[in-house]
Amino acid sequence: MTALPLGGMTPLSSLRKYFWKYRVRFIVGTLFVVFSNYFAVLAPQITGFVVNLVQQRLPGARPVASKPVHDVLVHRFITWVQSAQFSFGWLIAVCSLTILLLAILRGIFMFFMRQTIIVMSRHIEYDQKNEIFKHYQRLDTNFYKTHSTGDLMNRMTEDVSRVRMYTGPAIMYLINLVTLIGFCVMNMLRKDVSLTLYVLAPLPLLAITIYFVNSIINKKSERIQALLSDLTTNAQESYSGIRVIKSFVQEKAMLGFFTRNSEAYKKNAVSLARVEAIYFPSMALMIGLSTLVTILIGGVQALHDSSKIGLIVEFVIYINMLTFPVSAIGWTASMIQRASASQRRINEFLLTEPTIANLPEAQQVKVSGDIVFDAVNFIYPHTGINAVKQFSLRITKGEKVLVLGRTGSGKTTLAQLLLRFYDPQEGKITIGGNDIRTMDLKSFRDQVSYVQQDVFLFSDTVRDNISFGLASPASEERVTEAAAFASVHKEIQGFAKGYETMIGERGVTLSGGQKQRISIARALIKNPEIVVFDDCLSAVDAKTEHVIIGNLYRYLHDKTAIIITHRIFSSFPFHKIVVLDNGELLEMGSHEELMAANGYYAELYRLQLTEEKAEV
Ligand SMILES: Nc1ncnc2c1ncn2[C@@H]1O[C@H](COP(=O)(O)OP(=O)(O)OP(=O)(O)O)[C@@H](O)[C@H]1O
Repeated sequence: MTALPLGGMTPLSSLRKYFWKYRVRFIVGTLFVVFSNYFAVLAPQITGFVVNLVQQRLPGARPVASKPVHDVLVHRFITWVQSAQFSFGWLIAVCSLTILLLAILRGIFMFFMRQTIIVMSRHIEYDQKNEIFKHYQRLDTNFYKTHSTGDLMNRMTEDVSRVRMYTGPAIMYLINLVTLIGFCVMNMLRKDVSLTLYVLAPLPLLAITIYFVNSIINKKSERIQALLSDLTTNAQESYSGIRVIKSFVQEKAMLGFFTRNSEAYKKNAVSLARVEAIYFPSMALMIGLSTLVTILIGGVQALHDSSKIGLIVEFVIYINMLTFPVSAIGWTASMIQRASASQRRINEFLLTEPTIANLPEAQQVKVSGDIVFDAVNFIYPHTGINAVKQFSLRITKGEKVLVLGRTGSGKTTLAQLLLRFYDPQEGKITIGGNDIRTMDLKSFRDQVSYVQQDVFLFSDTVRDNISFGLASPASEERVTEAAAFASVHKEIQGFAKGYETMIGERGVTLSGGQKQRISIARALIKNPEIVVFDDCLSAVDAKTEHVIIGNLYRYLHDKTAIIITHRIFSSFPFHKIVVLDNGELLEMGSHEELMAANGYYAELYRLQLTEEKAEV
């Protein structure tokens, strides 16, 4: 497994391809943000103008000392209303309606801003999930052995949604806060530089405070998330293992365990609530401080220049408008940090290349049944266990080979090497003279069937489980034929819904032997050249096994088959019997040859015979 270096890029830069893909949405969304904020900052100027008008009409009003500067649009509007000779009442009404109109315009643009940017983030999320899932499918067995399922799931769900918080809300708020702060500050500076500086002074403090509080909240939330995940795993295990718990009378112990986990969760949640409780009051304090400064300094100025009264009102509105964007600075920064950490984890996976992959010169070859293991040596990379040692074996097309050996002797490993779940470090495996590493992986695996030791069936119908490996839907006859060869057809017919019966958590509970035989049918329907059965009859009794093997033998007449087992099927003529011990070839030959050699096989055979007699 090779994880490529990230080459100095920041993790989030791997999202560039998505931003490029959705560039139109992104640019249009940004324009909507700009428009929405532009209209937002026009309203306070009109309010300021109206306040000044009212102030002028108050008894004892002092003349205006300076003319406030306005935005081009506002300036035009003011010139228009002043020249239109409205009565005072009408003037106020027109101004109010204009403010309402501006709010509506802002709202419309905000709606479009969400429609473009948030929708873009959902598209990116969808693409990213597909990209990760597609990559997961390429990765090899060793990868799955070294990563837990929970970890893989987390990257698909938790990490992707954190990245979405960046591509959607965080970017939207970032653009929003930059433009809104830009417009507000520009307007404020245009009107009164020194007042602006006084008013804005507490705001950076607010941003920093919120950033820190946010980091604490995030850390605590993460801890809570982890505890919650522990709690769920705990509960889930208790439900699935309920029979074990009950039979060992461990209900109390499990309850104690759950209560302790639950207690830790509660403690952290309470402490988070405490931090969150400080959040809003501290924000209100800072805003209050800014407003106070505005009124104080603006008030002193207004004593000399009455046009400043409108200005104070305008500034107070700006400060309130700035509250949200400034507090969003801290929030956005911590969102970006979290997204970056999540994207780094996702990248680690995406940049992991499978070690079992097609060579550039890989060819689609028709698999013949001639298999040669040539001095194969294999060590499990992550544990260092040497499971197969200098193993050589020649199997001719059509041969049926029995592989025996104590538990842990390397039988499964041998089958997995043949299927190319792993590649041997030394030696090679050839089929029809071609090294399997030079064959196209997909076409190779399509022609070889492997019935695994630990059966896995999907939560689907019996029919779909059997025809799982086929590219197109299988005909009724094909499915029933495969089931009949696997000696499970009659039992399936006995189910209320026959082949349409659902298997899995919400379906019928199959016996171990039924599951094994359905998985055999799944392997046979592919009509492969080579079939490997890995201890797949362990859950049936000796008599049933006899019948099954008889049926299988008829199916296998022209195929090459490797049958891994703990038990000797003495009534069937195997061309070769291979005995493994500690990864090495211990004995090999026909039944007669091995009986004559009087070794492990002969001993096992005699033992089994005595057992069978005792059973009868
Ligand atoms: N995925 C794995 N990673 C690391 N070591 C493994 C792995 N699978 C098996 N081994 C080790 O390799 C050795 C051979 O195991 P293998 O499963 O091939 O034996 P087996 O003969 O099939 O045993 P059994 O009859 O119990 O299925 C054992 O020592 C086992 O612990």
